[in-house]
Amino acid sequence: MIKTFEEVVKKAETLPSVTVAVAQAADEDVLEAVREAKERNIADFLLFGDKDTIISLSQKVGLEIDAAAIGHADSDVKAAQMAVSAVREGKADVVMKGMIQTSDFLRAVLNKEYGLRTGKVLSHVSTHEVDGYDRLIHVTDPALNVAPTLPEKAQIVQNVIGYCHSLGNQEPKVAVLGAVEVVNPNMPPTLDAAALTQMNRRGQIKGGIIDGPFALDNAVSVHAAEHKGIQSPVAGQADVLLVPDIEAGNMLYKSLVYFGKSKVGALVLGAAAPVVLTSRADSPEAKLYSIALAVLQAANQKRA
Ligand SMILES: CCCC(=O)SCCNC(=O)CCNC(=O)[C@H](O)C(C)(C)COP(=O)(O)OP(=O)(O)OC[C@H]1O[C@@H](n2cnc3c(N)ncnc32)[C@H](O)[C@@H]1OP(=O)(O)O
Repeated sequence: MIKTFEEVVKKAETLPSVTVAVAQAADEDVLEAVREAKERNIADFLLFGDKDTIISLSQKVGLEIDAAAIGHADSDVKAAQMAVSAVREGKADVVMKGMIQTSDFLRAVLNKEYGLRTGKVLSHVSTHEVDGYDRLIHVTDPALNVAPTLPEKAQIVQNVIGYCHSLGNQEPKVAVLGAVEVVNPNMPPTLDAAALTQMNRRGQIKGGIIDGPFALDNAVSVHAAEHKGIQSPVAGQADVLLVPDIEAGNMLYKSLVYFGKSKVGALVLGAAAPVVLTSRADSPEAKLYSIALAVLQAANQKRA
């Protein structure tokens, strides 16, 4: 099982290189990540956005890029359409969000004509390497589904379980988070947690162990779980944190990055091809890790 981002990148280096289509690449941090990914031989790129700006920023960050690999787009929305279409037409294997608003980018991914829908619920996952935690921890969904229903949560969990398998974790432990670790009818996320746990026990969600509700402390700290007398194979050693809604997830993602100083990478799951989706403010390193995660996902999707 892969436990660090360095292992993710090392694994990506051994897999067939993929072509990544970047939606709005005119950004120094994005282009730095592109340069690093090219140097480590994990991906080639098609860049969409303002051509002159992409060329001048590429020179600034020391990226050598063939002019033929740049597609001029005069707006963010157009850049997203061109990048997603490149994947749909088989010219690229992965699409990546560059310097563009998440919702504009996602609308292109979800577009009925040229997008990457599969009939499944698409969901976002952020993966964190946190000092002092003995494994990568995955938060879902911090960026796409605003207020998922129970059936949507079931699909979000199934997506993340497949993702964990691509990282060599064949039986991921999924903690369904709430504010407390008991079912409370006044707290709807705890009811969903109980239902998801039972759906897993009955084989309606497969490939991992789901339990909940958990408060965050007893999902990630054995000490906290023992202190509260919680007995569960997931308690204190969760691989996945399923959050109730986008607000909780987004705040957890950004708390881990800004307060916890975690390394991070992030993808959209469930689409016809891997989708890299980080925050615009995330570092070039985070964008590189996300590209490497997408390479592993692409290999996994080819095998399936
Ligand atoms: C963490 C890193 C970066 C960040 O911080 S991101 C910041 C927070 N994130 C965001 O702002 C994006 C949050 N999500 C959204 O704004 C919206 O859900 C999104 C993706 C833009 C779509 O919203 P709208 O454009 O209003 O469209 P809509 O809801 O009417 O849906 C249009 C069609 O797409 C479908 N759809 C929406 N979400 C889906 C999903 N998860 N999986 C599969 N299909 C989905 C939806 O069913 C609809 O289909 P149809 O047209 O009715 O056939």
